[in-house]
Amino acid sequence: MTSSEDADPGLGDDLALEIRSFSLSLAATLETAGGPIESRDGFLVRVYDRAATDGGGGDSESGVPADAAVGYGEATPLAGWTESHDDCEAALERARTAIRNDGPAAALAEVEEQVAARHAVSLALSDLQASRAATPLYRHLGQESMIGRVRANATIGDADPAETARLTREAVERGFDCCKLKVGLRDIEGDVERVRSAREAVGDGVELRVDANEAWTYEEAERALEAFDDLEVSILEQPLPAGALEGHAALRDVSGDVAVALDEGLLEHGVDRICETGAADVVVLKPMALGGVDVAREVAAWVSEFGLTPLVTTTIDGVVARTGAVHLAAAIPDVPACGLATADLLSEDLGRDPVVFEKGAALVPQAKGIGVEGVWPA
Ligand SMILES: O=C(O)CCC(=O)c1ccccc1C(=O)O
Ligand SMILES: [Mg+2]
Repeated sequence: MTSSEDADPGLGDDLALEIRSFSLSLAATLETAGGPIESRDGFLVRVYDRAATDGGGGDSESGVPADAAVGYGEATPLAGWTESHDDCEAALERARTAIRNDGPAAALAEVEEQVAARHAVSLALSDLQASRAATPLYRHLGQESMIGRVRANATIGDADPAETARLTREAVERGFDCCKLKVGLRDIEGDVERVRSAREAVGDGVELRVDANEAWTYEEAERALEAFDDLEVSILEQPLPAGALEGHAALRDVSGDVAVALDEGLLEHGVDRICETGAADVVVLKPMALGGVDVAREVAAWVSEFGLTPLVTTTIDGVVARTGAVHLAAAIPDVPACGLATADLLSEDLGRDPVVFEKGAALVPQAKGIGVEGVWPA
């Protein structure tokens, strides 16, 4: 959705891009109706000006001097949401060659069709530009005000009603006032029971959302909505398969006060079709699945113009992509609570997390660029 000419020529034409693979395991398997998520395997990239390296033009082995500006990016493909791990790696290799020979616009052109790879390259270039301008990434993405915090939801996988209630209560004790429960792995009555347990555990001051990841038929979704409306669920995300635009549009007429959100549906149909058919109140933006925080920022502006509400979530990513998503959310005016509190779902990370959560909100890093450090061990 973004043309390659968007790469600022001011980046210079003597850039190098390096790639490192990583594997991060989850602390516990996240059970979703789209399948379990057990580990996140991907690629960290960094870009820097070769002229600033020892010997000028020295390649990947030479290292980068401490005072040279560096941009970091992350490609963490996820089956069903992005290109495969192998296709991502091949695309990043092409970008590495292209950036050296033909510059940043050529590198972006090489990853145009591979969303996770494009996410990494565009994030690294944006981080480099923002760092050189000594501005935090969210301002580089167009936010003119200082934004200190963005609200986040806690993410809770499928579990029995008692465990769901316990996890929800625990999230609220940690400060969250919005929890998103994964549903769609058991029958409707079972999920309603889980949401009721969560509601009873935390009272009515806490926002509860549910995400069915395409699990239901229209009739099941209608039945669920009636109960969820009574339980004051705020958002039902992707109840029907991604293809079912008319179905989602029809559900909006029977959803009471529950907003209908599309996630997988956005990737399948794009903004225009969703708006034309009135298929959603809310659109979920995953920068990793959309091809980058720059693309996601444009999609956010576009859906807002149609009166829909954009919100941001990670795909359970490492610290580089996750913090990129925090900056994206900070760049979107009046964004509701976002799916950014996913660090604790991982048992390990790429480096120190610069994002602190306070009272259910992510404190937005105010350092230059993304604000991540120490992710590239020597
Ligand atoms: O939104 C959140 O709370 C976290 C992100 C999340 O749920 C998710 C994570 C990986 C893959 C898909 C999804 C999803 O929103 O469907
Ligand atoms: Mg979702």
